[in-house]
This record gives sequence, C-alpha cells and structure tokens, in this order.
Amino acid sequence: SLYHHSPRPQYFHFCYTGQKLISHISPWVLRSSIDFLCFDSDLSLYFCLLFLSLAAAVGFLTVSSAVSMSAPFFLGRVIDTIYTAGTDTETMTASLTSLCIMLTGVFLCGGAANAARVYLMQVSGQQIVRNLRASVFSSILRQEVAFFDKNRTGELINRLSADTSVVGHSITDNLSDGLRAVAQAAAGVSMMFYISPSLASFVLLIVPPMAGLAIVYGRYLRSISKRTQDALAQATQLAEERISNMRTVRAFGKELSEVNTYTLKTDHVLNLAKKEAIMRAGFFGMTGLSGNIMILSVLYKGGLLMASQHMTVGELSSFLMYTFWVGISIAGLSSFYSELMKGFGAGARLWELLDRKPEFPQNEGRVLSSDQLKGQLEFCDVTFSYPTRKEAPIFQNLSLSVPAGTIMAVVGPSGSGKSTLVSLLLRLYDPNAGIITVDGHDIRDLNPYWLRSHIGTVSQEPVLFSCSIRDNIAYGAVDPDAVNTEDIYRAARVANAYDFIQGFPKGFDTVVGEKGVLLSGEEQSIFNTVWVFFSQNPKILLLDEATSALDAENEFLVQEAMERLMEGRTVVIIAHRLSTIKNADAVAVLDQQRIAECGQPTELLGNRQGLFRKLMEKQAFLQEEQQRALL
Ligand SMILES: Nc1ncnc2c1ncn2[C@@H]1O[C@H](COP(=O)(O)OP(=O)(O)OP(=O)(O)O)[C@@H](O)[C@H]1O
Repeated sequence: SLYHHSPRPQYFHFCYTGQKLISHISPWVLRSSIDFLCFDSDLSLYFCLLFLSLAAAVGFLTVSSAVSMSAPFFLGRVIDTIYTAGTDTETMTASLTSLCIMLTGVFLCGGAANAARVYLMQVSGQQIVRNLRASVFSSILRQEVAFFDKNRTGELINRLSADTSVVGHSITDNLSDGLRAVAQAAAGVSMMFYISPSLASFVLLIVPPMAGLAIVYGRYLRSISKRTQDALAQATQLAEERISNMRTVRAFGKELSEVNTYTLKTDHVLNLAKKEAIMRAGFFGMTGLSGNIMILSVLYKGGLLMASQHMTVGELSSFLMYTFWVGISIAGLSSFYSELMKGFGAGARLWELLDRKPEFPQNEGRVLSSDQLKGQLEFCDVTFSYPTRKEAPIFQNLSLSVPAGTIMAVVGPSGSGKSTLVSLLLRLYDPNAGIITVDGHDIRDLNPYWLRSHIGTVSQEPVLFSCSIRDNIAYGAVDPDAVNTEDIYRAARVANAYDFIQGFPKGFDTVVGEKGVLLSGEEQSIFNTVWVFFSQNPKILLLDEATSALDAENEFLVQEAMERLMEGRTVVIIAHRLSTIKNADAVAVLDQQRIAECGQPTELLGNRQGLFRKLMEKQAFLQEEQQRALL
C-alpha cells in the first residue's frame, strides 16, 4: 500500500526501510501502525496529529494510573490519621480535612486525565480504522478480475467491516487498557513490597499459576476466534448473496429453506461461541475465586502481622486495596491478551489482503499517444483457461484478425467463449499462451488503465449503481465532477435514452435502485449505450448485443444508437440479431475452442455445410417455431 497512494518516493523509501526494520522488532503492531500512518496523501500532518494524540493519550494514561495507584497509599494515611488521633478530635478533624481536600483535587485530576485518555484513544482508533478500511478497499479494487472469481464478495465485505474494527480496537483501546493494566500491576506489586515485603511475597505466590492459565487461555481463544470469524464470514456471504438475489428467492418460494440454511450456518457460529463461552466462564470463575482467596490470605496474614505490631491498620488497608488493584489489573491483562489474540487473527486476514500484489499491475506499462491508435486487433495462437477451471481450456491456438475501422461480428453456440474473447481484449485476464495485439503492440506491454480508456464496452446487462440516473450517467465520464447537466442530456439524447428518462416523474433524478432493479429490462438495454458516449471517443468498441427480444420501437432505438456508436471505430460485437450480422464487415464463428469460420457474412452463408449457415438456419427455424406456436 505504501507505493501506490502518494507521489513522494523518498518518504516511502524512508517509511519502507523503517517498516522493514520495525517489522523485525515486532512483526505486527508497529508495522501496522506504520502502514496506517503512511496511507494519507498529506502524510506529515496526518502522522504528526496521530502521533501527538497517541502520545497525549499515553501521557494522560500515566497521570490517571499514577493517581489510581497513589490513592490506596493516601487512603491508608487517612485511616491511620483517624486511628492515631484517638480522642483529640480537633487535630484529627484538621488533618483529615486537609488530607481529604488534597485527595479530592488529586482524584479530580485523575478523573479528567482518564476521560482525556479514553477520548483520545477512541478518536485515534477510529482514524486508524478509517485508514485501514480505505487501504483494504483500495487493495481489493487493485486486484485482477480472477481474484474476484476465487474470493466471495461477502467474505471480502466482512474483512472490510468486521476485521478492520477488531484490529482498530485491538491496537488502540485494548492496547491502552493493557498498558494501564501492566502499569497498575507493576506499581501495585511495588507498593505491596514497600508496605510489607513478607506479606507481598506470601500473596504473590498465587500470581504465576494465574499467568500460566491466562497464556493457555489466550492461545485457545486465538484459534477459536479465527474459526468463529471464518464461520461468521460464510454466514454473512450467504445472507449477502440471497438478499441481493431476493427476486429469485421469492420467485422460487425459497424463503424458508434459505432461512434454514442461514440458521445452520449461524448454528455453527453459535457452537463455536459456546465453546468460547465455556472457556471464558471457567477462566472468569477461576480468576474470581483466586481474587477472593488472595484477599482472604491478606486479611489472615495481615491480621497476624497487626497483632504482632509489624503493621498498622492503615498499612493493612492500603495493602488490601493494592491487592485488589493488582487482582483487577491481572484480570484486565488476560482480557487484553485475549483481545490482542483476536486482533492477530483478524490482522492476519487483513494483511494477507493488503500484501497481495495483483497478478498484473493495473496502472503500469506503455502509453501510446491517442492519435497513434488505429484500432487493429489481433489474436495470435491464443490459449486460455479460466484460473478457477484450469483443466477446461476455453481457447486453444485461437487466431483472429480485426482490421482497424471494421466491424467483426462474433457468433457461436452458447458457452463457446464469445464473452471470454471480449474479456481478454479488455485484459481482464491474460492468455496462458499466445499474444493479443492492438496495432501490433502486445497488450501486456500497454498500460491496462490507458488501454481500457480507449475501449468502449456495452455489456448485455448494464450494471447500474443505486443512485440517480444523472449520477449513473456521469459515472461513465473520465472526471464525473466536471460533468454538467448539458453533457448528461447530450449523451442521453445520442443514446436515444433522453425521452424515456424524462418520462419518469423525477426525470434524471430518478433513483434506479441496486443494480438498476427499478428500471425495466428494456429501459436498462436502452441505457446500455449512454456510458460509451461519455468515454474519450474510444477507437475500439466491444459490444455484447442484448439477447432478450425488445419490442419493435425499443429495438429500433437501440439499433439506431448502436449504429451511431459504431461509426468510424473498430468494433467487435457479440451478435445475436441477423440485422447486426448482415451489417458487419466480417463474421467469426467460435466453436470447439477456436475460430471455426471467418469471412464476409454473405460468403459464409453461401457455404451450405458451414457452421455459420447451420447456426443461422437453426435460429431461423427456432423463430419460425415460436411464431407458429403463437399463432
Ligand atoms: N469467470 C469464469 N470462471 C470460470 N469459468 C467461466 C467464467 N466465465 C465463463 N466461464 C466459462 O467459460 C465458458 C465460456 O463462457 P462465455 O461466457 O465466454 O461463453 P459465451 O459464448 O459468451 O456464452 P453465452 O452465449 O451463453 O453468453 C463457459 O463454459 C463458462 O461456463
């Protein structure tokens, strides 16, 4: 993440070297801090502010801990003052009043310092979580398309939301509580030894077994927490998929069975949580019991020391309070340890994502001048299989040439690889063998971002975002903020979408719903072409013609917009309509992992034994059958 976000190489180098050095000292906590700190573009200011707020939080933590730890000592003094004053009420009242006033002042300072510590830690934690989220999101979006074939959306969302919170909490609030617990335990033990070394040695015999228990517990919790988070991610993924396909679930009446499947997944989470609860219950029962035994032993041994005049009542009271504090701190330490272990689990998953380098960078490589680009496309001996199905090649030694400025219609049986051809041209995947060239340049040498900005695509199913039509149209522009209303209207007019959009009560401000569900299929199809009119006048067009039948008027609108689009460009169109195929300069027929036939449409139709002729005859036959059935 260091190298991708800001144009200051020397700073990165410094940070990167520092990060490497630090990663040897503490592999996780410090390294993560450096990563977070280096994300923002205004690094120095951000670094300073965060560092200052964390340093101030640690300062306030020291003050509040010092106050808490000095309280038992002074309270012991108060008790001794009362006890030794005997019947001299006047002296006792005077000393008591001044001591109590002083202590009230000290406690007020302690309370204020504690409040400031909590506030600063919370704010710093939220800043870190925000940066971590931005960093993880950016890392996800940088990955190649094949990554999304292997990783499910729900799981990635879970990492982005839940894991980042766990890590943020683990290294701020939790770390601050842990530091506080360590400081208090150390100070408490020192004070116990200061007041009575013999009583302290006696009481502290109970600490080593408790520490051992905390370590074993922490390890177990770490593994169970990772399993719980994985199980939760699976449940979230299922819910996300079903909710986003709610119409299908409803149409098939699968609500009940989906609820059952989800419940099974959450049952698994519950079972793991129960195991965790058993461990927690046992542990907290043990710590409660050991705490009480500790206090009882202080009372017993302290009582004996008092009886032999080796301890005053104030000293015993102070000692008891310190014992209490040490007990609380040790319990706090074990919860700190378990939270830290949870953080490690979540952090490991996040770092895997943050450290992942895309198989090919999205914004590196040669950039040609736009005038140089002619749009000649060439597939040379291309062999390709999807990374998730390596055993089933889609293409083997496929070769195809599309001269600049011509229209190539691609046809073929369903599943023959027509859309895959388009994906390879967009460089969503790289071929396993062979090369694809644009004007003679291997597309692997070209900057993918630049390449895609010169290719206009119209897919069969436009995926719209859940915002207004205006914002959806502007999304296609290079700089959406610079787009004005007139630009949006112009693009909609050229794409023949203006009239139907204005027909909505809210016109261009109509919100289209997630994936455009609030628009009809035909309206979405008409919308298809709008984005292309916004891109930088692409030299190459990749079109996936809608398979669903449009009504006559809409078909005319779409066809007209498409023809306008294709003028003067190199076009590869996955064609379903005979009218499109007839207007193409050449047709490539895909079959059996290669181009089975390629030539002018009329020429191919003339070959009675040819695959193209058979495909067209089959299509015509099916249409006739449909018409006959209707009549
Ligand atoms: N992301 C993917 N991962 C694995 N296999 C895939 C992926 N996308 C497509 N396939 C498989 O690759 C083959 C070719 O798919 P493709 O979508 O390119 O065919 P098509 O000719 O466009 O089909 P249609 O005309 O039905 O849209 C199919 O068998 C499909 O199941």
